[in-house]
Amino acid sequence: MTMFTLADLETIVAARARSDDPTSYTAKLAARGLSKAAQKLGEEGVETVIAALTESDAALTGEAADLLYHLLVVLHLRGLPLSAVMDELQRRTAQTGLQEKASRPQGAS
Ligand SMILES: N=c1c2ncn([C@@H]3O[C@H](COP(=O)(O)OP(=O)(O)OP(=O)(O)O)[C@@H](O)[C@H]3O)c2ncn1[C@@H]1O[C@H](COP(=O)(O)O)[C@@H](O)[C@H]1O
Repeated sequence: MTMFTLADLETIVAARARSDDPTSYTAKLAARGLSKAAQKLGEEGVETVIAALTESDAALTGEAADLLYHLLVVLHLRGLPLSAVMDELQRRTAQTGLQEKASRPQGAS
């Protein structure tokens, strides 16, 4: 079985976002715009935190999947490819997380 990747889901999200399919949640969300998609991303983030702290592994798996899907929708609506995020993550592997944090401009989160 081939491994399903976030890049595969990114391709699906892009195709569904530009479809006019009335059965597509992605198309519906994309039509509501970046603000709504970003709001949904925030909600899924909160739901993932709650699941991590209080819910089952199955519930956390579901919330984490919702979170990653909504992140891909937001990246798509911003026109930012997942590969840019992966490149940034790969760049960071050259140093530890604390070294990376120290190298950030003052005030950056
Ligand atoms: N991975 C997902 C995925 N994860 C979560 N969701 C949807 O995200 C929504 C989140 O649920 P909520 O209750 O928070 O939101 P809601 O009440 O439905 O929506 P709002 O009114 O709040 O905006 C649900 O409708 C989920 O179905 C997803 N919808 C689609 N995908 C993928 O995208 C593909 C294309 O989907 P469609 O665009 O629907 O064809 C699917 O085959 C999947 O691979």
